[in-house]
Amino acid sequence: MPYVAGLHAAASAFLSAGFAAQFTIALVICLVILLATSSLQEDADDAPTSLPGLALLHIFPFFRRRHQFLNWGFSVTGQNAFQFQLMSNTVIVVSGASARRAFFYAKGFDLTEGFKILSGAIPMVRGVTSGLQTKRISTIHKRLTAVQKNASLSELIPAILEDSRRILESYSTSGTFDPFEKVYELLFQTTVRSLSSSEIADDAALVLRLKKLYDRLDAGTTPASVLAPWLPTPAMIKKLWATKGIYDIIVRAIDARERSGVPQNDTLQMLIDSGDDRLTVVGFIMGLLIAGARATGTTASWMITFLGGHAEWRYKAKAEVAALLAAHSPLDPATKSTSLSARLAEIPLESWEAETPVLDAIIRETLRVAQPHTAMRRNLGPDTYINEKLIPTGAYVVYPFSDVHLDPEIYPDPWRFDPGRETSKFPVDLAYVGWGVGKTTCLGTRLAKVELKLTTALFLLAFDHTLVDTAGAVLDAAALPRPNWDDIFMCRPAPATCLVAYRRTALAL
Ligand code: HEM
Repeated sequence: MPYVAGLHAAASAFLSAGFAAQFTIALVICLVILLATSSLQEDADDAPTSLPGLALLHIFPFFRRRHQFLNWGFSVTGQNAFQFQLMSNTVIVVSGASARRAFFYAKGFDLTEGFKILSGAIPMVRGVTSGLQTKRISTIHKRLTAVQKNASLSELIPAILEDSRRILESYSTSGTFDPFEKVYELLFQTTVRSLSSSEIADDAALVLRLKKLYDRLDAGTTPASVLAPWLPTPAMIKKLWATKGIYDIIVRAIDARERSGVPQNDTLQMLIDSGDDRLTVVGFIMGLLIAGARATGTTASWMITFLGGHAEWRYKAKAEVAALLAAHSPLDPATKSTSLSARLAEIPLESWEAETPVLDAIIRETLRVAQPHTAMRRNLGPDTYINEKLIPTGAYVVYPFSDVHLDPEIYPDPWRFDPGRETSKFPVDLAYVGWGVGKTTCLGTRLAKVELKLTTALFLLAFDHTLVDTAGAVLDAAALPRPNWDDIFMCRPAPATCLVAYRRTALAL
């Protein structure tokens, strides 16, 4: 009889709970029944094969072990398209060259809608970063283009280098650090500088607080908080508080600027001067800051990691930057005192963009091996077919970048970091998608590349570095940790599996 007693206890606990708790429990039970039974439905002939097992069991791995889960889906179905349920949403996963082209060029596939339900990776404030009208999104994109015009981007170069100098100056003359903490922090600062206001960027404590709030937001991104944001789970409440904290910081910066009436030479000023409404300005900073900082921070962390373990490429990159310096800012033999950051700032934007093939190859290869992106779309219609399988209107479609970037047929020994790989002879359509494709190509590419090149260049010339394990043993290329594609934010290996061991060079920062 213990079951009956247990049921009794549960029933009386349910009845004595308040309405909100009863409602939530009832809703959860309904969802469980719905999800448990949805996997029992038969697939139509032209529908992608459904994953076996209870739909409920697919939710957690999709959010927490995505790379393994998607690989398992392809292997267990033996198909190049399969589907599963996330709550009441049908998600179809596709693979292969023709699917890739169809996915990126389908007219009805919408990135914003797909991202909203499947990702949860940016703070959601209705009307500010979510539920935006097309007009507001296109205004935000237009302003992002303005930030990257030649004149604006050129003006950002000394500011980014000065931020980097200040942060790197705070390091000891030698020591170790976790690149996924310290390099990420550096890129967070340069992204705040590039996309928000000088008042925020100049206040190191405020930048740190902002970063912590975004970290808290990531921690609050759980399957429940993404799929059922109306459920008052602890994660959801955490996420809500973090979002409010970020929102307040940005609104305070706008208020202060408007009240002071003193214009500054920064992105916030450009947004205000463009006459955009407040929600657009907040949406621009709030959404792009994290999208930009996360992607550049992850990439820079991995670049420094890979270069630490690959001496050949580290020397090539150092030599490339040294040659640029020699050409654009030779040391005055009389004084020899100009700082590295000041000299790097004299290299014009065009040279950073057109005369750094080694850095370009390193960025490209880093994105191939260590960018765990899964592209997400919603089909807004009409119904369409990929790999001869129906993608109905309303369905969500995802394309994992690992499908192409880790394909051994295209990139032999795919986990090997090799910026010197032959890239011109691939017989495969869209063999590289690191910056996106077609109408959804990354709109922050120019800024991202400049940030990556400046921070890496300064670090490489100001420090000699290698990688070590926690016992201090040097890790060579073969011993480097493998990017963890299940970590959808940072591709970060297990904590402290490798550290950067560094020593300051004789050159002044
Ligand atoms: C290393 C850094 C970066 C990488 C690797 C990267 C990569 C990408 C990729 C692959 C996409 C397409 C996503 C898809 O098809 O699902 C994308 C889109 C986008 N990126 Fe980036 N990105 C980076 C930095 C940035 C920065 C710094 C910004 C803004 C300041 C930015 C803004 C955007 C925007 C707005 C889109 C959406 C474009 C659209 O809606 O059509 N990105 N990015």
